[in-house]
Amino acid sequence: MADYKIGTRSSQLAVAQTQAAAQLIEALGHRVELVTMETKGDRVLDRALHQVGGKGLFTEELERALLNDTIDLAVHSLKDLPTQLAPGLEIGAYVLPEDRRDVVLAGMPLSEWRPGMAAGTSSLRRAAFLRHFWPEIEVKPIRGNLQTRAAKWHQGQVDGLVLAAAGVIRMGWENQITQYLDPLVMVPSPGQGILAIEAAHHRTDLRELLAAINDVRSERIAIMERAVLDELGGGCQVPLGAFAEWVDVDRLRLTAHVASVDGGVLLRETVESSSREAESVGRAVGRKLREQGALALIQTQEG
Ligand SMILES: NCc1[nH]cc(CCC(=O)O)c1CC(=O)O
Repeated sequence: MADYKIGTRSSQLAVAQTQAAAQLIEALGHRVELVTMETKGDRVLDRALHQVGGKGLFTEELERALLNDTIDLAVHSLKDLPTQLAPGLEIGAYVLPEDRRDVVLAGMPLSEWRPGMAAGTSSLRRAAFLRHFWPEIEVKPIRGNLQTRAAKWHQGQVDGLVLAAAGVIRMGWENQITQYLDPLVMVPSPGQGILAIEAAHHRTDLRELLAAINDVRSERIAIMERAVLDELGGGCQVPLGAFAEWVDVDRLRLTAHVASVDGGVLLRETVESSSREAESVGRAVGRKLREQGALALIQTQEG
């Protein structure tokens, strides 16, 4: 009998991530069992992610299982979690930060692409930032798990892919990475590269375990980046990049970009602060982006 049941999406990436998180718990002397579940985000593959819509597209089934104690913990890519979790749930630990940048998988770096070459991405944020910074490159929306996207590239449907380094590395595909994009230009998604362990609020028996594996420095970063997102509506389908990095033992620098989907407009904010103020400073940046018109940009995209 396992001590803890850990829920995960069934994709290869999700399972790899969950196994890595499970090892942290096993290292403390506990036995764990993985429970795989398919989510709506995995099933609906014929529409772009922002069209499938709804918060928690990749998380709903797991959250229900947490609430009724079918599983004890669920592991998610933090960036797939909305800022407002379903009632009764919380992020108990932030773990295993991986490279937080976006990467290009292609024959050559973006600067060498010829006009009209096509980059495949499933992310509204990547599409908008690509259009802004590399307007001569064509952006093709593509869906599916990482294997499916890689297959579409290998079949020549696109000339390359733009993905999260973290996912590519966790799949063991590091040797396919052509280029790491500058996170101050192609600003990553809030929480990208960090894993979140979600638990039900009523499971006070798990608090000690979660505190023991929590990575406090990742937690600070996550709180700051997600505060920006929360001020802008909180969903995962906002063309927002928010990236916090340590610039001193207790200081964080936050960079945030919001773009229109056509790439025509790009709003930017950068700020440095004590890590203790991560949340309030993140919120202030979110409000500044709103004052610059971020919500109008975001709303145009839904039509
Ligand atoms: N939206 C899918 C998703 N969710 C998390 C990752 C990568 C891993 C991470 O960011 O932690 C990916 C793939 C991608 O964006 O390329």
